[in-house]
Amino acid sequence: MEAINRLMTEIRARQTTPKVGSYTNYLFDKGEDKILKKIGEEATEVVIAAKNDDKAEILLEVADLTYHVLVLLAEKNISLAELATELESREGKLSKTTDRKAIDTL
Ligand SMILES: N=c1c2ncn([C@@H]3O[C@H](COP(=O)(O)OP(=O)(O)OP(=O)(O)O)[C@@H](O)[C@H]3O)c2ncn1[C@@H]1O[C@H](COP(=O)(O)O)[C@@H](O)[C@H]1O
Repeated sequence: MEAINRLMTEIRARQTTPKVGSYTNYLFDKGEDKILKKIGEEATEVVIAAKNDDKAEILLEVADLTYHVLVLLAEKNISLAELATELESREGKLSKTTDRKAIDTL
């Protein structure tokens, strides 16, 4: 998704060129524990939104979670290209997992 690429580019830019009032810089300044805490909070909010069956709330909370996960990737110096490589390495393997589950239920 192009929007995710643009957001990641903006997050990486905050690392090299901090901006006054930037929430991303606030997170980087606070450090890893703060970023991890936010991911935990946002993940919980995704769960609550899903249990409420509220599509608008789910989208909002997944967007918040996505942002915080991207900040973590940037903090750990992991690129979206590396994430894509990991996801692509799984392509084709999922069907095998499905087949295995089907066999397990026989
Ligand atoms: N996508 C996001 C984004 N999603 C969520 N958030 C922030 O995440 C915070 C989550 O809200 P909370 O109420 O849980 O947290 P809080 O009370 O504000 O702060 P905490 O002390 O709890 O951390 C809010 O302050 C949101 O603004 C984001 N902040 C920034 N971005 C994007 O990141 C880019 C860079 O933004 P800046 O770093 O702010 O310039 C821009 O494209 C922004 O749109």
